[in-house]
Amino acid sequence: MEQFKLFDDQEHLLLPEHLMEYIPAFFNEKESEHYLTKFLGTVPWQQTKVMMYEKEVITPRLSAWFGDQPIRKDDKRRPVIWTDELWQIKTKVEDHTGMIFNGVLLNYYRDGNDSVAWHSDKDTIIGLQTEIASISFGQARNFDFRNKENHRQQYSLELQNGSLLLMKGDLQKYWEHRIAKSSAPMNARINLTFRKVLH
Ligand SMILES: O=C(O)CCC(=O)C(=O)O
Ligand SMILES: [Fe+2]
Repeated sequence: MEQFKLFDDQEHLLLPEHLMEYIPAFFNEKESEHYLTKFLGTVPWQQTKVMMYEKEVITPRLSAWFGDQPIRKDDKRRPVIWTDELWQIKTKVEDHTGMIFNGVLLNYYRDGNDSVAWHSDKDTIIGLQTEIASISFGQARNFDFRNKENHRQQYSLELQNGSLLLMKGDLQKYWEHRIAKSSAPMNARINLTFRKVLH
């Protein structure tokens, strides 16, 4: 298993390019502010329930799914069709990456109490690698990732306003990620993960 080295001797950010690519100002401040305000005000945010150790728990964040089909085969909710803003962002991400996406999961972290626990994103097509493009607007939050077999091998990357993080190759197979709660005061942050769903 290779070791991630996040910074070189001059403190330049280094990521293994076949697994992760990070672009800090994919959107400029004006664009980012525009999208943050728009999504805060118009997205049909929901707090969902998940089963954890046979108990139903409420996710500590709000979310919404937009796309051509439901997020999961057994999800009865109708997918919400693309808005102009989400389509613009999807097009820009696709042009930059050469990837094609058919859905986007939006997460809204209202403050430092909102979080997402350790997990990896599931393959949508068995045997194929999961490629995900993640866009962040608003409050910068730490994105932690750890090796599934050795939890002490852990790294953290601050996802800045307007940034793009591409997660590629075997990243989801060998690594988990999370957004931890923070005791420092935190403003609103919205994250968009563009995905390809095939049922
Ligand atoms: O908010 C983030 O940056 C990550 C969200 C995430 O991991 C997910 O939706 O699967
Ligand atoms: Fe994730």
